[in-house]
Amino acid sequence: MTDSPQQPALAAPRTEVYAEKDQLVTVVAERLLAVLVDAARHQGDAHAVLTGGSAGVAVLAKVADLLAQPGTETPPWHKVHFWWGDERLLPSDDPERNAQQAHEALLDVLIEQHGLPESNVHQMPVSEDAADPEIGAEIYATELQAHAEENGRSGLALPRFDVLLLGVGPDGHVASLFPGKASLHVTEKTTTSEDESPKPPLQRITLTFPAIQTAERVWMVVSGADKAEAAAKALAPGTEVTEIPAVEARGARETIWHLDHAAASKLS
Ligand SMILES: O=C1O[C@H](COP(=O)(O)O)[C@@H](O)[C@H](O)[C@H]1O
Repeated sequence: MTDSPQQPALAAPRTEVYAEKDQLVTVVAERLLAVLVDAARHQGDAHAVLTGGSAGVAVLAKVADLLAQPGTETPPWHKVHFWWGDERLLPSDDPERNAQQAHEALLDVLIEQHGLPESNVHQMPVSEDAADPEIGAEIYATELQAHAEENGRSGLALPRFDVLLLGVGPDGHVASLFPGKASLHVTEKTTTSEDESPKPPLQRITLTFPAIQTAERVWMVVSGADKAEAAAKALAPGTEVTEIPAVEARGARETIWHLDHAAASKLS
């Protein structure tokens, strides 16, 4: 019998608890800038995966605030690429799209005032471009493949994700990977689709867990008492992914749960 190749272990989660959401968001925004600066300097380019959701969009708005402050060190924006962990399949002008919210919070400023090329903003498809979410997932997989580099860990065709942000829903979902869904178990692909999301809208596109787990750093941003039970279960030993998908959100080098007091209130 031949041994199967050993995959290097993923980073165990570490928790950091902040008194208020604003503190959490400020720390993550500062760290995000620092990672982008470092990756652009040492790797030649930088790749960040964005999340939708309240805390994730607040981080982007905070980055915009930091840019307006004198002395903030910033990356050469033409070397930075933005990707998404998931998207709600909606018309391009729908304000509920994760990408639309990211544009309003930060990306429009980066494009208009800081030289971020629009071609570095890799949005997931909109409903005008994808008749259904599976087609959208395939289109995005092709876009990821076009920027892929050798990925010894997974063999998946992906860019090197320097940092990947994730919000967590009160039901424990991350990206558009929801409890009990078949998408939780997709292993051969970088992207997949959801047709019956328990949270509106029904149709979504998402990275798979094997794709998420290639990221160097996975940073959870979790705020509010409605997330406390999901966070506690995700960080407790033995919780199944089918119950709380966030248990599988781990990075290759670093997994940090940034929580405010309310979200951390049920941690043991
Ligand atoms: O629908 C989504 O929800 C999650 C969590 O959002 P939150 O507002 O409860 O923090 C988000 O991470 C995901 O990207 C989004 O599509």
